[in-house]
Amino acid sequence: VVNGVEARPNSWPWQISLQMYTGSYYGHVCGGTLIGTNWVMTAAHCIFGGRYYRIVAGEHDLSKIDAGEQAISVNGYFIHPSWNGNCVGCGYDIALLRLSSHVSLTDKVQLGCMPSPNTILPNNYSCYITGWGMLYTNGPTPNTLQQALLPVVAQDVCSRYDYWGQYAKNTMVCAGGGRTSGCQGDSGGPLHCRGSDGRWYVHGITSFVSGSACNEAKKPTVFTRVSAYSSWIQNVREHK
Ligand SMILES: CC(C)C[C@H](NC(=O)C(F)(F)F)C(=O)N[N@@+](C)(CC(=O)Nc1ccc(C(C)C)cc1)Cc1ccccc1
Repeated sequence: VVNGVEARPNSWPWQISLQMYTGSYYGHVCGGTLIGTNWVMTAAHCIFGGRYYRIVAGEHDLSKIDAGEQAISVNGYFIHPSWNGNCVGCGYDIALLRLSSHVSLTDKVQLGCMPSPNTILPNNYSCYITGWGMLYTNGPTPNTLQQALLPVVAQDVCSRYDYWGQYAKNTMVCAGGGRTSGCQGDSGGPLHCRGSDGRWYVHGITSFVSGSACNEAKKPTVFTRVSAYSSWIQNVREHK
């Protein structure tokens, strides 16, 4: 996250760290959202076949074992069937991970709320991005979870030629485009937006940023729009 601040520990208790086994240890590769006690939602581009993954819930500082952390292995993943790794601009950057056991819900580990199907947020709606990604383009990664306010950029603006043009599909949410943004390592993490009921809803899955600079002007961070995939998510979870 570029130009963010350290989050109050466990203030986004549905944020998880997706970690991949390197052969000798598990290293953070992406963010994710806990949507069921044994289900995590992340980006398809975070998943490489033939690797061992685990998630850590209740995580804050990656460099130490925080009290309340729960590390659970992934025993299955479901990548959207239309995902094409060579075309992140086509969308479908969503995957569901099934966990080998259920997390225990605590004050540090909670489920994220899912938006109603096809909910579209208005321009400038305030949302927050969180993650352990780079602090600036090609920069260092933090040990502690970062957060930044990212106002929504409506699709008609985001798809303008000087913004993302035709890469900004309506199955995506654009947010930011100023000094704050996501950056490498934030992939798969949540975009949190407050509902009128005061609850936080996960409207986005961090998908891509500009290849020239994470916080390039007029290149908002682009998220998979969760509300566009409600039925797919439901079908996978019910395993129809
Ligand atoms: C793997 C790609 C497809 C998605 C990857 N996503 C992220 O890093 C995320 F933002 F989610 F945290 C990304 O943006 N990767 N970059 C490598 C940028 C990138 O590839 N972005 C991108 C943007 C648009 C498109 C399509 C829509 C033309 C493809 C790739 C990060 C970067 C940014 C600035 C400097 C160096 C590295």
